[in-house]
Amino acid sequence: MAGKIAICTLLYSQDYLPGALTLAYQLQRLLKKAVVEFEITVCLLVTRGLFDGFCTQEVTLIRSLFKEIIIIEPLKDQEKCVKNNKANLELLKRPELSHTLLKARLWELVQFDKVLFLDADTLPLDKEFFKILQLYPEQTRFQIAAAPDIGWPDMFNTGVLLLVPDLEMARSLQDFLMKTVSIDGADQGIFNQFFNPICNYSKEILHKISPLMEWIRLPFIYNVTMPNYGYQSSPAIFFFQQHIKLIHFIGTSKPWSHTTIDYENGYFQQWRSTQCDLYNEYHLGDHFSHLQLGNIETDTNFHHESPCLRTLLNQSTRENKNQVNLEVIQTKRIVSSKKDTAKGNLETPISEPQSAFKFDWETTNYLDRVQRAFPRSDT
Ligand SMILES: O=c1ccn([C@@H]2O[C@H](COP(=O)(O)OP(=O)(O)O[C@H]3O[C@H](CO)[C@@H](O)[C@H](O)[C@H]3O)[C@@H](O)[C@H]2O)c(=O)[nH]1
Ligand SMILES: [Mn+2]
Repeated sequence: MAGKIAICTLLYSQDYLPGALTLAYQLQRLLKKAVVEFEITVCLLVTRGLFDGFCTQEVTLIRSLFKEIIIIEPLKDQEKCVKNNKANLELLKRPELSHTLLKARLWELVQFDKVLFLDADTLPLDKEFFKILQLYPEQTRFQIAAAPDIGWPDMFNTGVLLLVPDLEMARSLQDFLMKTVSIDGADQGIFNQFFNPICNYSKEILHKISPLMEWIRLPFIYNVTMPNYGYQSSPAIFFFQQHIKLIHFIGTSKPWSHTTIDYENGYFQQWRSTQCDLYNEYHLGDHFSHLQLGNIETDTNFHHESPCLRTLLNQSTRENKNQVNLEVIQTKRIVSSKKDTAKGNLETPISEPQSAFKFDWETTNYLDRVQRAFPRSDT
């Protein structure tokens, strides 16, 4: 059983900082409530250039939310690799994701027994989330634990990953990604090509490293991606709602971005309210409410620039402790939840289970069943 665990996120551009900070804040908050048998370190993997550009206040805030800041250097021949992947990344229409390949550095964190990686756009919902750490006590360095991707469920999503750090694996993976074009031009494609036999029909590559290479499955409730097209409104969301442990805001519309149009999505609101708590607790000023949270209801006046943390921190003084105006948000929520009911919208998280079914998650051996459905294919 792993003792020292790192919970890490990645940051290589300023615009994802609100995501990383809110995630760290939520993790700290939940860790205080959870009884965890492991020694957990919440870490930020950040590129040197970005970190050097942060002002003192930003660094102070980051330091108070993350226990460890790990500065990462580019991978060997990274730019060449990004160039090779360019065409596939264009298919995804997300050029900004080219540097997600840096997640390959996670296997270098050998000071930890296990690493739980979370994208900066994820939000664990409650302390039950940490049960993820108990799912695979015998996980080997050849295995990666991840949930199926909603866009192609035979592949895994790389926003939530459990892995065992190992320098040899880090080197093999980094060599592999220099030599291979990624399916999506980014980390998700290449990690699947490396670990997931379905992406390597010849098995040649996998077997060269080890026949034990394997994707092991995390239940979807540990990485419920949003938006998820038709799935979101299906009866499954009713059935599983009370078990969802983490929401992952995939795509270009992040809860902190000013292009977000999904104001009525309860999970987006939950993210915003978590960010709001962070700003209140750290006295980051009431400017935030105007910049980020105003006009949740109507999108017409919402085209402010996303708030610059630097400005907010500069404006924030100890005297200026006005609480962010939560009332506005709450009123809006009531209005929108009334609307949701009228529309039969199932997306707003609710405290009471709505499902007519009773699903005994704890005593149902879900993982066993999944593993039986997807047996290891090392023949
Ligand atoms: O400009 C950027 C972009 C990304 N990131 C970091 O990289 C992660 C991945 O980017 P994200 O926007 O979250 O990607 P997704 O929309 O979630 O897209 C999918 O595809 C990506 C590329 O394969 C994978 O990294 C994701 O896990 C997968 O969910 C972010 O969360 C951040 O931690 C940055 O720091 N700056
Ligand atoms: Mn993501």
